[in-house]
Amino acid sequence: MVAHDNRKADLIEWATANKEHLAQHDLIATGTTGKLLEQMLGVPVKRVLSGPLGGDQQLGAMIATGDIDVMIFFWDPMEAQPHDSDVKALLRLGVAWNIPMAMDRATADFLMTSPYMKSEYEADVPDYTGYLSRGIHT
Ligand SMILES: O=C(CO)COP(=O)(O)O
Repeated sequence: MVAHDNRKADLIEWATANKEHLAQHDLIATGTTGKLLEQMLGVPVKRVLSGPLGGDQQLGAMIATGDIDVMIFFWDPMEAQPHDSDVKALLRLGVAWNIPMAMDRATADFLMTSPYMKSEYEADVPDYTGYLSRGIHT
């Protein structure tokens, strides 16, 4: 879970409304977002570095190694970030590795009500690694 500063309030509000469901998952977040989520939800959140300090890159690496299944990333559509290149890289890896990503509340609500979010669903998911597996990159 990640949110830029202008969208942290939105993410916290959404996460609070979905607290019980979220608590069933292992949560991981960039530094500041994770600290806020932990305080507001009272559930453990594993934290990587703050986004501008490398946190987005850490999450991207975890997507590539299969350690993140779903991403909720409320990024700011109104303000450029000093680490825009990291943001883009993170979103790119999410698509490359075919993980569901919600970037607004409407999509986050869709995701939370999807069978994809149920633990038993995983057994039926084919080993899909996106177009990476069909190209020359191994
Ligand atoms: O900048 C971020 C994502 O690009 C988020 O970082 P913080 O959660 O530390 O604010």
